[in-house]
Amino acid sequence: MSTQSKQSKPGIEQDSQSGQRFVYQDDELIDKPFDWNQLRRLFGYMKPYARQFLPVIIIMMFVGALTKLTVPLLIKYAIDRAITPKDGNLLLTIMGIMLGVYLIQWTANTFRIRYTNLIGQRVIYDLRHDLFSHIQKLSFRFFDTRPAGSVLVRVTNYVNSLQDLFTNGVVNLLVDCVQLCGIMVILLTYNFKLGAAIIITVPLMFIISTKLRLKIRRAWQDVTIKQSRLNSHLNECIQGIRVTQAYTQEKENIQYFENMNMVNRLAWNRASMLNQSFGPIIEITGAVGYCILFWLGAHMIETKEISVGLLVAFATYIGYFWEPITRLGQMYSQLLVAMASSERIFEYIDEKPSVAENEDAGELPNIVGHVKFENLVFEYEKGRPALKGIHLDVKAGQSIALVGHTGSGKSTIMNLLCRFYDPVEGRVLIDGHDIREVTIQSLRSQVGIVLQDTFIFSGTIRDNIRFGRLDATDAEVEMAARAVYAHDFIAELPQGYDTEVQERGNVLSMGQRQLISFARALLADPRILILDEATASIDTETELKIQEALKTLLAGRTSFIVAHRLSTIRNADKIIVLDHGQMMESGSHEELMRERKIYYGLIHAQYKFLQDAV
Ligand SMILES: Nc1ncnc2c1ncn2[C@@H]1O[C@H](COP(=O)(O)OP(=O)(O)OP(=O)(O)O)[C@@H](O)[C@H]1O
Repeated sequence: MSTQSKQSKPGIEQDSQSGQRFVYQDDELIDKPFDWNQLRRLFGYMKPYARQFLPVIIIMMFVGALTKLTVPLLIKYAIDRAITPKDGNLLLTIMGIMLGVYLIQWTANTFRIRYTNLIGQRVIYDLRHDLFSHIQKLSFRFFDTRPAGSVLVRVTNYVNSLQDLFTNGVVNLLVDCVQLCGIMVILLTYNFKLGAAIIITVPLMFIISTKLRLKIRRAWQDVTIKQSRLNSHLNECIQGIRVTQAYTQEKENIQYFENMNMVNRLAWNRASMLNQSFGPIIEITGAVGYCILFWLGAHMIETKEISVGLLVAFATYIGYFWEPITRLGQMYSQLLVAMASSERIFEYIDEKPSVAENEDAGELPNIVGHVKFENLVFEYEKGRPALKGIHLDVKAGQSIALVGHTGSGKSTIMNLLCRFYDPVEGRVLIDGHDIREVTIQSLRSQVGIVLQDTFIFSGTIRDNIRFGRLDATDAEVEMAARAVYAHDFIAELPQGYDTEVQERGNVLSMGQRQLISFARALLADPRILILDEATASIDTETELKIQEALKTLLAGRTSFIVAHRLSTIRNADKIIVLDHGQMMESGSHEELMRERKIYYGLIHAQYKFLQDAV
């Protein structure tokens, strides 16, 4: 299978033909001993509901198990006391009792299943809630290193795979244990010799099942890894469908997906075949038990040690006896799947945000917007510095333009100002407060950002603008939209501000999306505003309008504009030129043009490009 072919690094899967396309970081294969602590932690999720539901479940479980155990005894009495001596009345009475016993059993089971489902659903709900809310708090660094699909799969599939364990597994385990113990006690009490002879086959089953356990466990882990990879690929393909179609790569994508799908199917087949082999193997061991029973039992009937009724009852018990053992075997693999899934879920829940809030972090008071970068050094990956000692003092209300070649570190400085990452060395001060010493919420609520990749959420246009400040009135939303010249195009939409836009705003043009994110940022009314390449996809006419709007709106705010286009940066109070993470020049447009260095070169190149284009 081509997709299985190369493993360049442990845990990394590459496409075999292209070598480079679609490289996925796999979840490591978990091969640790059974982790009781983790199991305890998982079951800790049942704790809040234990008091409310467990007593009923346990009572119902005992009632169900005990009524089931009485049936073979009733059969024994029916054979020995009613059928053999031909006592019709007694037989009818026993039948009546049996019917009653079945009714009680059915009622107990119904309630038990209902309450177990209630607990199970709540546990799954809580677990998913914990996982999702924790992921929301994780830092950019976490998402830098993981494909979105593999994060998705943990919140959906891995949590779902615990459903069986909590809705059936746990209680079935208890029911089976009670039933198993009950049968053993009855067998040994009614006839120790015959009972012991049957029970002796149990170790045989355990030896066989232990051998299978390891294989089953590994096979299920393999399935979860393959599924995660499939999800990552699927997510990427859907997100990138436009590029795929533009470059007519659909065939290659389908082929690659087919391979992955096949690998996934094979992994499932293998795991489920191993799983299914568990039952028949136990049944064969069960057959050994029947052989012992009938061989020894027939002999004991002859010597009058036991009655025919007891032999039939024992045979029925053997049926009951192997059933829970089979289920326990299945339960074990269910538990292993759950362990593999929960290990991955807890791995995320335990992940500490790399940008953590100090325990004694205070609120950042209302700021005026004085920003100071002190010797900022930063690297995304060890040994590859993205910023090398940035010093910058920005007075409140100043507008700063950051320019430089692509990859020179402009966005990185802004990432540090918003505290999406922490610097390796140096610090960022706002009004004299080190931003690592204030709460993240109080910092980010005063720093507005319009990212290069403007994100539009599913919902109405109004909701999307209101994302900047949830308590803004409709009038305020409209005012912000008017200020950035977004109102006109919104008003032309069929439902105006109430027009529904789907995820990522697919029905809007790039420029329209940017205008909406402008309005969003303005509504938030931050003292510091960051515009990251925000004007790149707006036509010249709109851009001129926006320049005008921004002039009034930025008045009194500290602003950082990351842009390549001359018109955007010309009006800035100060222009900072970056190169390979270093600050090379700083000054006004005129000053830097006089210096005739990097900035001069950049502007010159842009003019030349524009002239050539005309
Ligand atoms: N998430 C990331 N993980 C690893 N490296 C990164 C990451 N983001 C940026 N880099 C690297 O850091 C350096 C600076 O990137 P940055 O995004 O700050 O550049 P930029 O000047 O904003 O570029 P552009 O003008 O193209 O947006 C680049 O070498 C880039 O490859």
